[in-house]
Amino acid sequence: MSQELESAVRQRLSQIIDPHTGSDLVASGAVRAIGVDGRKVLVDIQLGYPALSWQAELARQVKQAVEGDDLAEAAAVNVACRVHAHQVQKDMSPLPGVKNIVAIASGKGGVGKSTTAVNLALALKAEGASVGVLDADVYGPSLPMLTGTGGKPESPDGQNFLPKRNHGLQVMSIGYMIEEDTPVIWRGPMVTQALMQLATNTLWEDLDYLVIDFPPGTGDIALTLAQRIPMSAAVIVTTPQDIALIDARKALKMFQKVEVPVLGIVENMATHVCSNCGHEEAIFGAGGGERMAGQYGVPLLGSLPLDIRIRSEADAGSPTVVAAPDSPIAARYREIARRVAGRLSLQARNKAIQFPKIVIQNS
Ligand SMILES: Nc1ncnc2c1ncn2[C@@H]1O[C@H](COP(=O)(O)OP(=O)(O)OP(=O)(O)O)[C@@H](O)[C@H]1O
Repeated sequence: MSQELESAVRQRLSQIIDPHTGSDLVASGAVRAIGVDGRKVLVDIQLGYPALSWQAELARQVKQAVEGDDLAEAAAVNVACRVHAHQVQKDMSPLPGVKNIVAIASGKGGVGKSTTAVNLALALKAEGASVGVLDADVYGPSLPMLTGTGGKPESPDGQNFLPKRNHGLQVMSIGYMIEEDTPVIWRGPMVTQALMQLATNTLWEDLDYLVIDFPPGTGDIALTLAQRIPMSAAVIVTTPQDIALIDARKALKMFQKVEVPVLGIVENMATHVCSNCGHEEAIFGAGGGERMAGQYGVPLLGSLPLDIRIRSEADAGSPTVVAAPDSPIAARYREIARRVAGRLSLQARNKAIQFPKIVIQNS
């Protein structure tokens, strides 16, 4: 009898789709245990990603599923979150102190990649993760301004650097090392060497995620970094404009070529909401991100409007997720962050499917 009840409960849990992983709770491995004692049921759920602002809602859904049609009594529903390391690029050793590295990239400059990267990092933090950000945009390092950090980083041993800290993030940027008004005129190999040093010689402390604000484009620097940093996954930021989408496709293909899984696309500046009359308009065209996502079989992780507050709060060193945590825009960033982390949590499971071993047989 108790086995029947257990499988009935399991069946119901397999009908709950987690919007962040895109998978049901049973298939994703989130259901760790179902305990049955008479009519009382205990359900233990473990998510592989941070979801502080969603845990209670999930527990409610699970309780409802267990108790529906008087099936059983949900005596306890535990929902816990634990981030695991999902290193997927082969033959590379992980960065010390870092579980997962996520590149935020765009094909084209100026689409809002840095703004998205820092807001997503803050959103992951708000959802309960330990997060760092690395500014690899060497020709236009904007993380010092966006995170309200500055000054030369300290070096305890003359070789490694301590990351700067603000808003609960650990931050490192090439911008700390160069004068603000000095243009960077290094050649490609020097840039990649400097960026590799910055990534490996920073004393990151127990990070669940290191978010990298990638250099724009698919040139030498971006490609070399994608091949040499032990990346877990990438997220592509684009505007819905045709010209940005063409370049975003190139970025997506570059990551696929070097076997870095692309978790999805974030559409930035999708619509503009007039601050006077509230009229919403798709000034860069409608539905471009969704079409591109469909074409390449990756999810659209979410879209953000063109909103003056996103710019002004970022410029003031206090991006929207911390400046206005209860705003609808901050909620969107948090939802996208949970989707990024949720999809990443399934990567290890899907790895075998994504990169099958090819055996060539001599006939
Ligand atoms: N959704 C948005 N609404 C309003 N302003 C935005 C939005 N996203 C970004 N911006 C603003 O657009 C400008 C460019 O953004 P950002 O620096 O993040 O782009 P980027 O793609 O990283 O550029 P680059 O590659 O040149 O570094 C900034 O002034 C930023 O504040």
